[in-house]
Amino acid sequence: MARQLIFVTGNANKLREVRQILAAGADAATIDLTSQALDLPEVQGTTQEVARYKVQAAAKALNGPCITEDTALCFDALDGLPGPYIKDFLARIGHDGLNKMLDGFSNRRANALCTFAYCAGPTAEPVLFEGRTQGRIVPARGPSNFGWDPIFEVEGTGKTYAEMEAEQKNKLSHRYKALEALRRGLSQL
Ligand SMILES: O=c1nc[nH]c2c1ncn2[C@H]1C[C@H](O)[C@@H](COP(=O)(O)OP(=O)(O)OP(=O)(O)O)O1
Ligand SMILES: [Mg+2]
Repeated sequence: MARQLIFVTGNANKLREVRQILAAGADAATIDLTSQALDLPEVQGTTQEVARYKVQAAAKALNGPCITEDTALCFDALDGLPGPYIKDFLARIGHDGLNKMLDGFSNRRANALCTFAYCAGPTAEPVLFEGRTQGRIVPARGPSNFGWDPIFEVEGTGKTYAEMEAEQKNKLSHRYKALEALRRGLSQL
């Protein structure tokens, strides 16, 4: 019995190639492919777009007010990338890979960007609060406790986030600055 599968895509080229590949392979008789063109949400864009979408989805799910937080790591030499995609980059290529990405450039500057988003409810407009800390990407130094902390050296400190006591990081970090903005902002809403 052929296995019936629905391929959900809005891309006719993809669908054609998938059909071609299946037809050429040993699976030709075992997979019965149908297609459905649905436009699925695939959030890709600026940090603001990512944050807005995420908090709105959360507010809909909770049916009430909530906040979310998104952290991006933006390389100057790459015009802000990996930015909001840092999580995947880190998971796949790690500290070394992130360093290697910049080896072809003379500029290793980067900034950590934290975006808190507040949404009052399922139909409310999100409000965003950002905090940014400047630094540069260096070979890992310090304990690997949190994400890319070991490879982000904070401007003016000579230390990576990982080399700092929590107290020091939490006084100058992107997250600290964004939270301050959130605190100030919420008190005026
Ligand atoms: O201060 C930080 N120092 C080092 N690494 C950090 C920091 N803050 C976030 N990170 C990492 C976690 C994740 O690999 C990516 C952000 O992705 P991001 O989507 O914001 O976080 P997440 O998915 O882990 O949590 P959430 O459920 O709130 O989306 O950068
Ligand atoms: Mg996330």
